[in-house]
Amino acid sequence: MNSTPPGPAVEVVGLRKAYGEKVAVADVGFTVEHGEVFGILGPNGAGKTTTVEAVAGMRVGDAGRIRVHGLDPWTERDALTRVLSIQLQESRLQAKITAQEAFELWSALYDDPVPWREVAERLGLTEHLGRRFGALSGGQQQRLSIALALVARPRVVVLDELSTGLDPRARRDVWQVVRDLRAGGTTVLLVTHSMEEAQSLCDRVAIIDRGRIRALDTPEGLIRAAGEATTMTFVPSTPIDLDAVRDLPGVTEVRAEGGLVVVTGAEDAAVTVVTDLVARGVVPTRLNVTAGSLDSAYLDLTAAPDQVETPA
Ligand SMILES: Nc1ncnc2c1ncn2[C@@H]1O[C@H](COP(=O)(O)OP(=O)(O)OP(=O)(O)O)[C@@H](O)[C@H]1O
Repeated sequence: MNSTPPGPAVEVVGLRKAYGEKVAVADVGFTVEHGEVFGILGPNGAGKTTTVEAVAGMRVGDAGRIRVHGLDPWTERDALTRVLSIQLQESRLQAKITAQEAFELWSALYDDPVPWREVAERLGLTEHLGRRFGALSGGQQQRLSIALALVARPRVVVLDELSTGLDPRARRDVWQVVRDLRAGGTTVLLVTHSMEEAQSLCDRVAIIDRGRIRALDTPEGLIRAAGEATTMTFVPSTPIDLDAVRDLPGVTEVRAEGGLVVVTGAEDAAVTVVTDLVARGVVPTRLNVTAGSLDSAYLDLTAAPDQVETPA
């Protein structure tokens, strides 16, 4: 068991899903390789949860085709549960069930569960095992929902807003859990609003907006495509000709802010600028170089909220 089937871990082709007049997913397609951490980013209402819940067999699309380890989640739901787990959405557990009872119940559902106490420990839940779900804090409920998804020893795990509402330590712990999953060969589909999370955890990221994929690449690729990836600031030891800096290869913008010179450009422009300055006998003091982030790529590729797509 648990052998890796041929083909990708997850394949989504031409997914479409409308709720009445509202088109939640207009046309989404992507492929996730085995062992990949694949991020899905996008504004509120973009269709992210609809997409991953369709992958998990919880919603059936109006059109399109999905395969998870070769299984059709819309018609082979039972077989799918042996391969894929999805983090429970809030309030899917009864308020009166204790964390321990939930772990025991979940473990009983699977043939080869991970020893649940290990999972509870990794997610900082050991001391809360006797507490009822309804009495756990939002962050503890969130961690329990992630932990329960892992008990099944899934080959593919879907985490929807993994770290929303978690304190910084808990967030660090769940990030480590994702890295461990990846190291163990588990495929992760990660819906997130955090650029930092996407940049630090994901091999590739799809940016979804208004039901369509607007970009799909590695975080670095998206940043590069957004341009102006790197910003450098410095105070020149003697006055400099800003136009000469602007003409250097890779530089897209140069401006002076008080005594500070701000240069934006391609990743290697910083080295070019420093080399050029030094050749002219100018020392760039208080030098600061900041690599680009996913933020600019995301903002370029997504529209303001509330712009709705009418049904085709
Ligand atoms: N069961 C439903 N009935 C009607 N409309 C729905 C339903 N589920 C989602 N929608 C609508 O479909 C659109 C996409 O919703 P979805 O939850 O997939 O977005 P999302 O990208 O996950 O958003 P968020 O970041 O806010 O969680 C939204 O406009 C939402 O209001």
